[in-house]
Amino acid sequence: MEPRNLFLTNSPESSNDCEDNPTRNRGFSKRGDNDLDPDECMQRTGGLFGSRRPALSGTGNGDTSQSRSGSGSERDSWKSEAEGGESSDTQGPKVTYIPPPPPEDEDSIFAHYQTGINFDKYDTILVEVSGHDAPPAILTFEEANLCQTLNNNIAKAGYTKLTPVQKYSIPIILAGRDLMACAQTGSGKTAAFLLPILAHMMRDGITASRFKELQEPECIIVAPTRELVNQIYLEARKFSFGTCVRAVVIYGGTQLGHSIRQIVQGCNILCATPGRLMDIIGKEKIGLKQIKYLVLDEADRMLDMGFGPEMKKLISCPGMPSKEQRQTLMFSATFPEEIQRLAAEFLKSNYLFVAVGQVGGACRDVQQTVLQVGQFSKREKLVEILRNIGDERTMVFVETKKKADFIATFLCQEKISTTSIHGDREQREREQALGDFRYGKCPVLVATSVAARGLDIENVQHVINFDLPSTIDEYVHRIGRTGRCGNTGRAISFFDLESDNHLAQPLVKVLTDAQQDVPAWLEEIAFSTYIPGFSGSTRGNVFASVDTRKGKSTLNTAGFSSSQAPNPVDDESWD
Ligand SMILES: Nc1ncnc2c1ncn2[C@@H]1O[C@H](COP(=O)(O)OP(=O)(O)OP(=O)(O)O)[C@@H](O)[C@H]1O
Repeated sequence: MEPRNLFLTNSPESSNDCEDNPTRNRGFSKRGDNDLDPDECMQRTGGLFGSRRPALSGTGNGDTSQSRSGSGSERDSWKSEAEGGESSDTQGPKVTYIPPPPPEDEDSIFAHYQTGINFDKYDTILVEVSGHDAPPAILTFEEANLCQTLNNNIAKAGYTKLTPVQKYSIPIILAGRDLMACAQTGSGKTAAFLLPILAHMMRDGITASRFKELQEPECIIVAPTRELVNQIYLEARKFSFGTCVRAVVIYGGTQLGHSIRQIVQGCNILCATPGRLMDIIGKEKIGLKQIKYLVLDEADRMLDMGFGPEMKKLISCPGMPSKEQRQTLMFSATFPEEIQRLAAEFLKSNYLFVAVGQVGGACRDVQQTVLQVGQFSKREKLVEILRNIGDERTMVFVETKKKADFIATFLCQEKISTTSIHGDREQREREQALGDFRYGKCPVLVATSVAARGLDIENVQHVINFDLPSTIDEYVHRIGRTGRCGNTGRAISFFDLESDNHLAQPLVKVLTDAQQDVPAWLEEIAFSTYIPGFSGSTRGNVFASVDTRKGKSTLNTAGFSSSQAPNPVDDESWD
């Protein structure tokens, strides 16, 4: 029986963790003279990026990008979409987009937003660590004994206190242990893995491997979307500032040669989406023998039917150290039980499991509202809500790429400055859209689930689920785009009785456990759609048990639970 240790993280004695349009997407069909393409809408607001926070690595120059390859149908298989235009042998026009480098001035590198009023409440969250011989949590950065440069960078980043996931993960990773960590959205999981990895590199005297023909990074970090791997790269660049460690980011939708040129200049930490990573490995542009750290961010997504096969290919690549010879780290805000089981193939058997709060629980700083809205009333309701919100930054999630463009058009016609991001848009357009949203040129971003995970954008005050997602885990990630790092936020979801009843039960549980009001009508649906055996401890439930090394659950023939297999309509060119 694994030891289970329950801790409060503030007590000193608590020791012991983005269609349907296969050709270049111009947004959507023109209708009447008021139709505005989100880009036009955005161009009306002029400009690219503001200055305060680092731009995405791409903001739209040098692009003669062609249409995306891939079938372009809404039900694209994530496989062909994900790899569209990735390797030289892929059908479809060559991708030539070269993202411009992010600003290199120190202010941009260290730009950050303030922690919120609830930051200190993190300390009241129960943390559970399971596994043998877990090292004790640390309460301060000083206790981590990091080198001076790292401590300087942490201070410049505005970090003064550790978040719970950092308190437990940093010492575990410093101790060389494999880790599966689950903590709510916006609670600092990125730094929780970057800082100890960098500390090890500094301790081991890593030299920048410049201009070697075959680069051999010490660390590979994978995540499900291009914008997210870029964000992780910017964090790695921030914390490694002033050191000889060189971080590099590569992802789909950009010129392959550009990725290669970035790598050959030296690469200690490689942040990558799976498709582009496997391309680069296949072209022998990197060697894997020196890999000491393999990090899966949004790990449950990386291991589901979408990316799971590619992750298995990665760890089977020639030269990749076995799980016994490398350190494997997995982070996410959700971790369904069967995914935990799939993860076991990547981790040493004595990995530690850290659960901050309830596995798969929503961030309590997000005020959640669920409204009963039929599909033909959604647009009117959306405009009503956005008019009330005014210019506060709002992410509107829809279920399909086609709908993302349609709703963005509609909102532009309503004179609501809107842009959109989804898998059928060119990477340049995606980065431009995200930039304009991030810097306030367009206060409304309509997105598919490609923007649901990980994105850390300042001042997103509202998330609107125009369409609810197909799984409760994606709901938790989507609403987690607001209410980050102790800041508060609001999420409003349109519940359609025709299509969302399957979510009623898990939704009631998420609301209840996050201490939110539960509408009586939703409770009635939840109980009328009772799933035999749903008790909060079987699959299809909301919260996995903390550590599934103890229980069993049924998997479908592909090794995934039916409720965990992603809805193909959701999946699009993520990488
Ligand atoms: N100790 C800290 N002090 C202050 N700010 C922090 C600290 N740790 C992280 N942050 C900031 O909090 C924000 C959220 O961090 P991060 O994106 O790593 O969260 P996350 O847990 O990975 O979220 P998600 O689950 O959505 O991916 C970032 O802006 C980050 O710079």
